[in-house]
Amino acid sequence: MPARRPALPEAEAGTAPGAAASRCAMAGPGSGLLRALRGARGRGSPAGGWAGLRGRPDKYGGVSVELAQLPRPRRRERAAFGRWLRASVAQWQEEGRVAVWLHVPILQSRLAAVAASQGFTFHHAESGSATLTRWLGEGPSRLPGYATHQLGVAGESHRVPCEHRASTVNAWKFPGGLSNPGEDIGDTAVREVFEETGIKSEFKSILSIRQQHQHPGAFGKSDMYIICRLEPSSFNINFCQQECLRCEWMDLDELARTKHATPITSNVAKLLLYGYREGFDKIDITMREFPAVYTGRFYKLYHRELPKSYRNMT
Ligand SMILES: NC(=O)C1=CN([C@@H]2O[C@H](COP(=O)(O)OP(=O)(O)OC[C@H]3O[C@@H](n4cnc5c(N)ncnc54)[C@H](O)[C@@H]3O)[C@@H](O)[C@H]2O)C=CC1
Ligand SMILES: [Mg+2]
Repeated sequence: MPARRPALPEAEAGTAPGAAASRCAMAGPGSGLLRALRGARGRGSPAGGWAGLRGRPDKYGGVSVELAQLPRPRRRERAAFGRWLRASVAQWQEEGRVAVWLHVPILQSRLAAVAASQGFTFHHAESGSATLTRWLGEGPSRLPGYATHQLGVAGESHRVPCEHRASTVNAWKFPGGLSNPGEDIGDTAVREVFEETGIKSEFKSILSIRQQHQHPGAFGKSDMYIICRLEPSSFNINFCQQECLRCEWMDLDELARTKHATPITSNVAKLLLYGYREGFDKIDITMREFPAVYTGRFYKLYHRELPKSYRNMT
C-alpha cells in the first residue's frame, strides 16, 4: 500500500492544546487526568486544564493518546474530556497529523462513547483496553486493520526493481507491502510492485518466507514476509515517492554484494543469482490449484516442482 503523505519527524512532536513540555501518557490517579479535569472545571476553559494529557507522535505522522490509569470519569468529567478531545483533534489536524490512536482502559469505556461521537471508531481491543482511531489525513483511511498475524509480500525479477526506503532503515529492498484480506500471494506481489514502482509483471514463484514475531509494524503480532519471483512486462519506473526515496533497476550481482541492502534482500539476491545461472527450477516454489473439499472453491498449494512420475502416482 503506498503511503501518500510523509510522516512528520518525531522532533515535531504532536501537541495538545494547553500542553506543556511532557509527551508522556498520564502518570496515575491524583495526577494527570484528575488534575486536568479539576483544572478544566475550575477554569471553564475547554482545553486549558488538560495540560498533562499529551499525544505521543508515531513515525507514520499519527498521534497516540494513552488514557491509562486515570480515575473513572464521572458525567461532568466526560463532558470535559469531550471538549478537550475536540480541541486536541483540531490542533492535530492543523499540525498535519494523519491519525489519532486513543487507548482507553476498560474501566473508562464511557470515554470511548465520547470519542465515538466525534468520529472515532474501534480499531481493536485487548483484555484490558480498547484502541480507537480517527483518520485525519486526506482521502479514506489508510490505517492497517488489526493483526492476528500479518502477511507481507514482495516481488522481484532478475533485473530487480528496488526501493530505497525512507523509513526505519535506508536500505535497498524489494518493492512490496501488506496483503489485502482474501488476496492471493502472487496477486499481492504484482499489485504492490505496480503501485510502488509502476512496473507491470506476472507471478512466477515464491522464493523465500520470513517469519518474525513481535513485529512492531504488526501491532506486536507475528509477521510473515514472502518474496516472489515475477516476470516484468513493462520497464518504465514511476515510483511511489511517499514510500521510497529512490527506485531503480539494479544489477543482481551488485545487489547481492552491496552493504546497503537489508539482510533478507541480500540473501534473496544471492538465491536469484544462483537460479539465474543454474536454472530457476533449483530455487522456485511453484503454485498449483486444487478444488477445496469443503467449500467447492479452489485453493493454491505452493511447493517445489514434483517430477511427473511422482505427480501422477495413484
Ligand atoms: N526486510 C525487508 O526488506 C523489509 C520487509 N518488510 C515487510 O514488508 C511488509 C510490509 O511492507 P510495507 O511496505 O510496510 O507495507 P505497504 O506497502 O502495504 O505499506 C503500508 C502502508 O501503511 C502505512 N502504515 C502502516 N502502519 C501505519 C500506522 N500505524 N499509521 C499510519 N500509516 C501506517 C505505511 O506508511 C505504508 O504506507 C511486512 O511484511 C514487512 O515485514 C518491510 C520493509 C523492509
Ligand atoms: Mg510497501
